[in-house]
Amino acid sequence: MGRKFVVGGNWKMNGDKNQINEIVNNLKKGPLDPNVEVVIGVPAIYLAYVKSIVPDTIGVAAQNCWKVPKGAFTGEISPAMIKDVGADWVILGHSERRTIFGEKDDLVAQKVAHAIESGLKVIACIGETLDEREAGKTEEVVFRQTKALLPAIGSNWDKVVLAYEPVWAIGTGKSATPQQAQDVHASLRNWLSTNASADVAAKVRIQYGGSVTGATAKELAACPDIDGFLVGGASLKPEFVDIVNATQ
Ligand SMILES: O=C[C@H](O)COP(=O)(O)O
Repeated sequence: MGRKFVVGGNWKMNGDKNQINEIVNNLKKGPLDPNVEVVIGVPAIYLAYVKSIVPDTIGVAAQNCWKVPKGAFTGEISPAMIKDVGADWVILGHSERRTIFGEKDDLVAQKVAHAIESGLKVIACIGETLDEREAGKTEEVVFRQTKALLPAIGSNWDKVVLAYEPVWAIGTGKSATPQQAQDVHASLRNWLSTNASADVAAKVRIQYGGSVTGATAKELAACPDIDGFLVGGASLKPEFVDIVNATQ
């Protein structure tokens, strides 16, 4: 069975109720390809609001969470809280969390483990910086970041989507070429067949993220190892519908 295409919209720290209403109305109007899974990553404060207005066919994700259920962690939210307001997903390990907030591989892994054990599905992000790519270290970095996740995911790969997001392509307007993205996705899948299992490698969905637009999505989506997108800026715009429908 083929891997179901999955497109995430990561709104990051954008949107107010007016803009959210516009985005959701646009998604409702679609039409969205029913064969594509759609998940929107919403600022925590709007999770409950978005859940109350979005059709159940669209998944709702938090953009981060903490690694335990509750306690003295001022400013944090837990997977239990995310579930309590009706959301089913969380984005973890985004490069902005890693670079701006200093999240290391082991913390990301702890968050992934706790999110899964709490019943959330996880979009786990990995990707190299420009310096790392230019130093020929893309695979080394992506494999290291993924390796840290292996014990956290265990046998729960069906709850996880990997998002390959080269940091140099995020918010820069400079997407990876389809070949660059395909090459990393293929070598990651190959690495997973050795380090997880052939079954995991065949089944896990790997999204590409980094300056995806309505104009670039079709060519990227045609690559055999690209199973969806994690979209930042364009997920706030009407063209997100075109990105969802990129395989049509
Ligand atoms: O999570 C999404 C990525 O950071 C991509 O953002 P972008 O589409 O604005 O480049």
